[in-house]
This record gives sequence, C-alpha cells and structure tokens, in this order.
Amino acid sequence: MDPDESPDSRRERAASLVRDQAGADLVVLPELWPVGAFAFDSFETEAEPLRGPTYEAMHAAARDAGVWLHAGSIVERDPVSGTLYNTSLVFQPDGELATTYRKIHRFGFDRGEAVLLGRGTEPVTVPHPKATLGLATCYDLRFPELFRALVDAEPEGARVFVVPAGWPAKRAAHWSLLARARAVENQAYVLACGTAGTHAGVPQAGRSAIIDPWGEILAEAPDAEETVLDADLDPAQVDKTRESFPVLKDRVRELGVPEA
Ligand SMILES: O=C(O)CCC(=O)C(=O)O
Repeated sequence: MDPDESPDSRRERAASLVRDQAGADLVVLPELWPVGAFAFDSFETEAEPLRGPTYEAMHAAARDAGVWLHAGSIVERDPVSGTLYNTSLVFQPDGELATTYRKIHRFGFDRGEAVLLGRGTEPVTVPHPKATLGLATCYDLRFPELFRALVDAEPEGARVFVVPAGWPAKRAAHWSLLARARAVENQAYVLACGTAGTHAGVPQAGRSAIIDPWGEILAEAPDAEETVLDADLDPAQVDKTRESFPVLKDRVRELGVPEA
C-alpha cells in the first residue's frame, strides 16, 4: 500500500492485477485495500454502499478474467441504518456477487474498528465448485471457534479458508503462526492474503501465505513487497488428510458430559 495512492487509483491497479490472473480458479485480495485497514480517519468519508465503486471495479475484473474473486473487503455503509461494516465481497466468474461477509471480530479493543464499525453476525461459506470456502477477515484469525463453525457449516463445511488481512508488521510472527495453526487444526487449506507497505503509518506484515491441510507452506510472500502468489491446490488433499489422520472425528463437543 502506497499511502499517497488514491482509492480510485488502487481500484484501477487491483482490477488490472485481477485481469492478469485469467485462468485461475480463485483470486484473493487483502482486507480494506481501497482505504487502508488502519486509515480510521478515512472510514467515514471512504465508506461505500455494497454496490459502490469497489464493487463496480471488481465485478468487471472478475467477469473479464473469468475467475472467482474474493475481492478483499471494503468499508460498507448499510443503506438503512447507516452503520459501517468491514465487508468482504466474493464474485463469481460471470461477475455476479456470490456472497458478502461482514467481519465478526472487530480489531482495536476500545478504538478503531471496534468503535467505528458494526459487528458481523454470520459465519459465511461459499460453494466454489472445486471446494467450499470459509471466510474470515484478519483479526478473526485469532478466534478458532469461528473456523470450527465454518468447518461444521451446512450443507458442506469449509475446506479452504480465505483470510484477507491488513496485519501489522509488529505481530507478523502471530500472523504466520495462527494461519498455520488454523490449517493444521481444521485440516483445511488456508489462503492468508495480507498487505505489504504501510496503512496510515502502520507498517504491514506482508507474508501472505498459501498453506495446505498438513500445515505446509506452499507459497509465501516476503515482508515488504507487493507480490502475486500462486499455488495449485488439490481439494482431494483435504479428504486424504482428514481420513488418514482423523482428529476432527475425535472432537468432544459437550465437555463435562461423561462418555455414554
Ligand atoms: O490481531 C492482530 O494482531 C491484528 C488484527 C488487525 O490488524 C485487524 O483485524 O485489522
């Protein structure tokens, strides 16, 4: 993120990067890239309706590239209540909006997102034809119960977690560790898509990573440079991992209840 770049120019650049990925099954962008995850002072002025300028740019880019696109997130203004949300947009290859996800865990304790944004309530999965996706955003990565809910979702649980983020460099080690932990404990792929550069004076971790259900890193970006990462995922690997090492079956859902 170049702090001097306008949201319109970012949208144009991101759309062009997406168009370059024609042929991919899924393209993922990071959290709040049009405004900057830590640009709290701009949230109010840069808030968009769901079908605002980022939607328009990403809908066209997904359609032109013919890809499923997780377009990262925007500051969305709810048209009825006026409440702002950190909302992810996922597009189908024909450019139609497949789904949205409002970030459930807002970051900042009693500042930033926590006071400026409303809280999402619904875990969201996406029926991508190759594997069901489970959506989470940045700080959500610290809450394993959300990922379990996504694994348990009906009609099919998540097999690939998509986690756009604007994670600060200060806690880069947590980002890498937690992304791998979510992959290992849920035996699912994790696509951890972070930002490099600086958001409103906050240096970003970079280190986007594609992690397999065994916790192996298939591809990882460096700390500080904008990078396009790609990897081949094998959805059958999720079943193979879950069958050969069936820890998910050993979950005890009702703690404190004796064995029947
Ligand atoms: O949990 C963290 O350390 C970073 C989270 C964050 O920056 C966010 O959710 O925007």
